[in-house]
Amino acid sequence: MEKSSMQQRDVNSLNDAVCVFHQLVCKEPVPSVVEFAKLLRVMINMKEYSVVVSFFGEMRKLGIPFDDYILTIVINSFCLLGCAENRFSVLGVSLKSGVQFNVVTFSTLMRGLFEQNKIQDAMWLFRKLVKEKICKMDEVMFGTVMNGLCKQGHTQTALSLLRIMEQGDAKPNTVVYSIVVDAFCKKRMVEDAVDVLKIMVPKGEHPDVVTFNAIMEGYCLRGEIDVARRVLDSMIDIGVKPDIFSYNILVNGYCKQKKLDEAMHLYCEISQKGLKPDIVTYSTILQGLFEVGRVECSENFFTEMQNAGHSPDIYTCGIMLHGNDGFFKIQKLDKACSIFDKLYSVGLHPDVIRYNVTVNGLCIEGLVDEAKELLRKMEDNGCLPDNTTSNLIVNGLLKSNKTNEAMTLLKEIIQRGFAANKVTMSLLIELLLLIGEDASLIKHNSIPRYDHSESPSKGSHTIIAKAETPFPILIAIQRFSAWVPDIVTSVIKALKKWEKENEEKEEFEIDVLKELNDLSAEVISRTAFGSSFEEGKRIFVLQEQHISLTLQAMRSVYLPGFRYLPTKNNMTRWRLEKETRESVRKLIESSKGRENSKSLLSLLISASEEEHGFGMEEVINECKTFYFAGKETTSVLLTWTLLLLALHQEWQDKAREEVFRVCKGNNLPSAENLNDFKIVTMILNETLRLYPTIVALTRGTSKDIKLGDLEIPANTQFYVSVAAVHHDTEIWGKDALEFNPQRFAESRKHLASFFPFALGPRVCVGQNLAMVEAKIILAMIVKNFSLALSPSYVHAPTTRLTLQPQYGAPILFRKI
Ligand code: HEM
Repeated sequence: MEKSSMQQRDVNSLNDAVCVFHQLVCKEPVPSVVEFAKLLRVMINMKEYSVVVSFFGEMRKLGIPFDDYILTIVINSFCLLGCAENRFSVLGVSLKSGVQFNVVTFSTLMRGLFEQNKIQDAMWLFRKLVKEKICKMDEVMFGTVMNGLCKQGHTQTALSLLRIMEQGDAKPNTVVYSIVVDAFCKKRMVEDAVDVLKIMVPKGEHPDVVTFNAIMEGYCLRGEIDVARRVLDSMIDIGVKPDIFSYNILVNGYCKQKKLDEAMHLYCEISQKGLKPDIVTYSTILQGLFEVGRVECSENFFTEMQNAGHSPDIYTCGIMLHGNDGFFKIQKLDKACSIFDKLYSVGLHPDVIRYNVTVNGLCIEGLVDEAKELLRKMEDNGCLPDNTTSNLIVNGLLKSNKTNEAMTLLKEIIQRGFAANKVTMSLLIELLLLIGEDASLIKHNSIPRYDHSESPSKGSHTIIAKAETPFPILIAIQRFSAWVPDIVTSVIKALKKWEKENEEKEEFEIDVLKELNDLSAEVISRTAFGSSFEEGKRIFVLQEQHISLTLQAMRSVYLPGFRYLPTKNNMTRWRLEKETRESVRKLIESSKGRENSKSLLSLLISASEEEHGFGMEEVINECKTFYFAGKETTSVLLTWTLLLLALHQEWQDKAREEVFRVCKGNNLPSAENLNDFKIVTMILNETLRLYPTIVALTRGTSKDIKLGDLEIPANTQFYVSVAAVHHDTEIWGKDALEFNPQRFAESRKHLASFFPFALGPRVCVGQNLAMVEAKIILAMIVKNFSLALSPSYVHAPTTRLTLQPQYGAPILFRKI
């Protein structure tokens, strides 16, 4: 067909439309407005709203006349494109061109403004129209305004407008009354809605099915499902025929109350009343059946739905896959996958959430390759994987020991700007440590976001492991090399203090438990909080007192609810808690603006500033966790190490020889040479094996699990004895109780034979920092002093949250 002679009726594509438009504008004389309006109408039907706007712009430039009908079409296009301001500019055009807007045009404009939440603009325009009598108000205009107001929660204003309407020419009809009834019902104010009914009926406006549906919904929202049912019956009695929405409201009400039999009964009633259940009816019941655990019923019902000619949509498939107890959650993988395939077969493209549920299911089943295949499929289908998808697959690969593949994928996702979540990080760090790589290679800037989708895993933990560590911290703490100079400075300061306090004597005795506790406090304070120990001192004192009271409480007989009673101890604990919070708060306040970016505190503060939901309370909690988790643990590790080296001179000599060699004489330890401290690391590990700082971990099962032949029910509490495993002769040989760092010269055969920092998702986030700190302190001590056990030492290991020498650790220091 010749393009030049195209007619309106030939417009099937955008190209055709452009051709026709050019023919129209070039014609002499210019065709009538009706011709242009027809073309614009076609464009609206083709959903080409921006083309309408651009044609209109062209018409104005060329001075082609237009009318109120064309303006309404243009405004409608702006509405559908969601540009409220532009609609106002059309209003300007109308005023300038002298083309009068009619009430339909203004109603369209008003609807658009409400849709865009521009209530003030809408109300300004409405008042202007009324005051200046720009156009005659009708029920549609009032209805539009009242609907807009009600949707934004301004029900009372809508009610006042209803009263005004009653006094004016445009009397409210059932549609208008129903808008207000519906608004009240949505707010569960059914009585107010019924009051509106009382006004409308005497005025001859009878409630229709929409009005009754609103009332039923109101009762359902209030949980008064039986009253809602009576409303349905009475509407039938007075001759108002319920529609499918009426039934769906009730079906939903019954399902919410887990009354599935009643819901099913109603479902049968739908057909008896000559109506057909729709996809909403089916999906509501499907969801309900899953929620009450009637999985088989839901499968049959799903089939029934398809037999009734309803192809499953994204929503119903979503319910079947991961609704409250969808197939994936109950591990019916084959069924879940077939539903997923169904989505493809009916040409529906699952969204990223559905993909993630499927990927998760596949990974749980160990089908990582299939999960990767799905990842490819999802990208082919134009659905971009998100953070969760990537993390799920990396985790799946790591758990299937496909480390290299996991690393490659991780690098790829980091390049794409995704964040690794905590579980991925823990697994990765564990693996990196296992293969001897530096975990700090995962740079801070590559994994910067705090993933709020993470929820703390269930189960019990020791007192330190209560909260999920935020991402910035998790990552920052792996960048320990930046803190090495701070740690070295703290150690130099401590060594000088020890010498000074002992009047520069050649040999002196110190209780290393106390001194190392102070040093470790200084280190954690400097590195993590950028402030000196002195500033944080008050917090440590309070923490010590708190711990001691907590220990007392733990050792006494447990009475349920006792911890809430205002006993003397509880009141002191509450006061200490309050004072601790206050001190941390002050420290945070005084640190603001003068922190350097590498400190944990500044990271926490910026996390709280950047991230919604991570507020000052979380900052305080994290600070407390780190003070608590990082101080005593490291100091007791060093205390036992010094005690063991004081007893085992040969290892002390070996360590010293290594330190001098690595530090090339008198140099200080640095980030670059820390990895060369092999013997020092072996000594620290052997100490952690013999005297694990945390002797036991507590864990709980969140669901029934099978461990070998053992079936363990959900909510079983476990007490995992780290010390028992570390001292097991079957694992460590006959000399398991001997101090022999040599055993750590080779890599361990079994990961779970040595876990002083725990394993898995709740692994200690500070383990690298702890080891770096311990290496530096130990290296600098043995480099400057030779150690011998004091005759006053009494060997009595005891557990005070951490494993400690009960009567302290007096050691004789001799200057080298
Ligand atoms: C020798 C030193 C350390 C040892 C032996 C140690 C040991 C542990 C253990 C066994 C856990 C797991 C507890 C459980 O889940 O029940 C843990 C958790 C934790 N540790 Fe350490 N830790 C040490 C040093 C540190 C340091 C220096 C920091 C911080 C600067 C730290 C911060 C944490 C945190 C925040 C947790 C909780 C992790 C979570 O559950 O998400 N730890 N530590």
